[in-house]
Amino acid sequence: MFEEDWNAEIGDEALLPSLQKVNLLERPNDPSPVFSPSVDSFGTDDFVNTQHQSVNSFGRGRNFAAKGFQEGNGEDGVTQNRGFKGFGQGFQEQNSVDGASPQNRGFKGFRSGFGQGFREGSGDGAITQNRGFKGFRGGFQEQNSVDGASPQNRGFKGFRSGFGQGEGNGEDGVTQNRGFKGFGQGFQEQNSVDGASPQNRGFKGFRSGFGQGTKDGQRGVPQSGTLRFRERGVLADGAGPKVTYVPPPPPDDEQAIFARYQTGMNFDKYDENVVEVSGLDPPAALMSFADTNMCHTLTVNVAKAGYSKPTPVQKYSIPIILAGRDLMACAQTGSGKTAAFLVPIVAQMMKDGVAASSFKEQQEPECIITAPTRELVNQIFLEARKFVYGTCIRPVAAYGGTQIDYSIRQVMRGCNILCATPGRLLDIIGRGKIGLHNVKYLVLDEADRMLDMGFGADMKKLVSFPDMPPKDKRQTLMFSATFPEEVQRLAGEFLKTDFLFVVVGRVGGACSDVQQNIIQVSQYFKRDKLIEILHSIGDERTMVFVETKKKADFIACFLCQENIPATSIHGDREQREREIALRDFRSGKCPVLVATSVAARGLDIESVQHVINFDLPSAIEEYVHRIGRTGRCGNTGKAVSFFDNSSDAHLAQPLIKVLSDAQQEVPVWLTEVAFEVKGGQLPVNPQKNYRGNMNGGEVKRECSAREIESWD
Ligand SMILES: Nc1ncnc2c1ncn2[C@@H]1O[C@H](COP(=O)(O)OP(=O)(O)OP(=O)(O)O)[C@@H](O)[C@H]1O
Repeated sequence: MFEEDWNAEIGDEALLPSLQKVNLLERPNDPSPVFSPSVDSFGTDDFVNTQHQSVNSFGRGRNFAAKGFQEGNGEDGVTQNRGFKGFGQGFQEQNSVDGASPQNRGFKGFRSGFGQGFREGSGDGAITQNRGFKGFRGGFQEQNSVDGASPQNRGFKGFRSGFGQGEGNGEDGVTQNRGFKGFGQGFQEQNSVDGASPQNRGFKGFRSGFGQGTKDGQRGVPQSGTLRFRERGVLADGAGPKVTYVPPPPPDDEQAIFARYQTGMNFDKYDENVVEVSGLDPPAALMSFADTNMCHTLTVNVAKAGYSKPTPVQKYSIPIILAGRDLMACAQTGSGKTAAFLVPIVAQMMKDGVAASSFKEQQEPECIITAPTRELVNQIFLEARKFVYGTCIRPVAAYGGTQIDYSIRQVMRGCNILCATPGRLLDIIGRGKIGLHNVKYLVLDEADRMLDMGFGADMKKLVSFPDMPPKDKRQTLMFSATFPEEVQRLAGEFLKTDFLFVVVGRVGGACSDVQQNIIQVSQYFKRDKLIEILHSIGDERTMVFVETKKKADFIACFLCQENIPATSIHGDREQREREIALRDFRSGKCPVLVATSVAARGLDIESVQHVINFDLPSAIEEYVHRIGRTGRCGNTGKAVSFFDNSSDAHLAQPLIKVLSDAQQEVPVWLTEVAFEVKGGQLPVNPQKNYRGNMNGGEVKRECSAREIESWD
């Protein structure tokens, strides 16, 4: 199931108590704060004020027609809702069908809006709907338009959810929303289908953007949302739009390459962690980077990166990797695991006299590093650039959401270290652009995630390629802050039998530099609480985690309406938009980033002082990673989590363990909830994806397809 169920995940009722807050009418001349611009041009002015004229009713709940205000003109006796003109506020649901074809044939369309919407259209042909669409809309909207007379659109499920306004002109008899010109403030999701164009048959795609923009002629414009399926073989026929995004090249002056942030006052405290190494004959830990005997260039690069002394995970992992051993390493978030594998790999490659790779159709990298998210892959690549600076080693990043040809071009120019998301990696290998027989190092960052249901199959596929050296001929290295036992067992399949297991602190322990606070907030009051907290925080950088992609956009919009500049990142945003969102968050332009779990792991962003779990995640491991976006590299941070008894009771016990392991205060009510769950008095939410023993403290996640599809 790739599609989110709005009702199930947010619940319309849950949002209603403070709906009035989102009423733009109350602030007619006050445009909301600007979201990160995601479309090419801007245009807020005209409609921001005009839209208010149109809103004259308030509808709560679904079936807007009943509760809001709706007007429709059917001109040929067979059409319903064509020429729809409506003013709405609240949830809206709409089916539009061309009366020439049986009503609702295979079509379920709805439009749900939060906020205000004004939409006007005139349909005058036999096959077109929403032609001449001119609308101003605000809120969350989902819309399906189907041309009943044109069979190629059957099965189309498209939606557009926008916070903002759109204006469009449809000019011919076969196009829906063509020529759409929208000025949006907020985000928009949209599918435009050209009924005459067969390539959109069965297409399910969407585009979500935050920002303001103008779009003209959506026809033929690539949209996001499907490439990952193609990459992962779901849409094997290549259906879906082509991704054309080419990320801007990162700055390559020395200062930019070595840009870093300061270690915090607790950096030296890392040394107080107990380190356990399991396995036979582990080499001795090193005390300083100088102990590694690495080449001069690398020594200089490590110093330029600002690394004056190794962290515990580096002290233990570096000699193990240099000794050629396989490794599984578990250390708390933000404690330098990336350099723990990059430094020894680069050191060893230099020692082995790795040859500069030149332009070739097929590259044969010595090292493959794979990680679950695009942003993390890019981050690892940027970190690798530091350590290889001034050497002939060439790292390359390849990840989904960008043009495949671009990735291939990067690879063909030379590739010693390939950092890639699993889907893109398999794609490039499948196209014969990467040969594996030279692979000496295979690194799985966020290894527990890479081996679980989400990516496990891809990893198995990777190591099964005939030219991939078998495990005794390569070094396999796995790193994460969490390693559930089950995944540890799986990892064994990829590692040599004499692998070493380094644990800094406790397996799956939260970073002790993060002050954790769990508060009881029911679904109905979460938004008020969020506003209260964000107002008290001021403009300190804050990540707000929510459960679903739609909710991420919704909450970001809501915050902007409340004059708190926010942006969002999740798997349904185009890669370009994801990168802009991160850039705006990093720069402080949008001090609040609302995210799904796609941003939970690995991201190393300076000065994130707060993490708010608006929704708690399904699994405790994800909680540990999420709160680890703050309190990094010896800096301190704060995490607040909203605990809703009705949905989070199953987490009470593992949360208590994480809190007490990190010497954090455990609220009395949380122990009571855990007790009630154990005694069977409090039911656990069956909608959450769990397996394992709820009472025994070990809760393991079964990764839903919905989560998987959004990452790579
Ligand atoms: N020895 C060091 N000295 C100073 N800074 C370091 C050192 N090692 C790593 N860092 C910095 O610490 C920050 C966190 O490192 P990194 O992202 O590798 O953490 P991590 O353990 O992989 O975290 P996560 O579990 O969240 O992925 C980075 O900004 C990195 O540059």
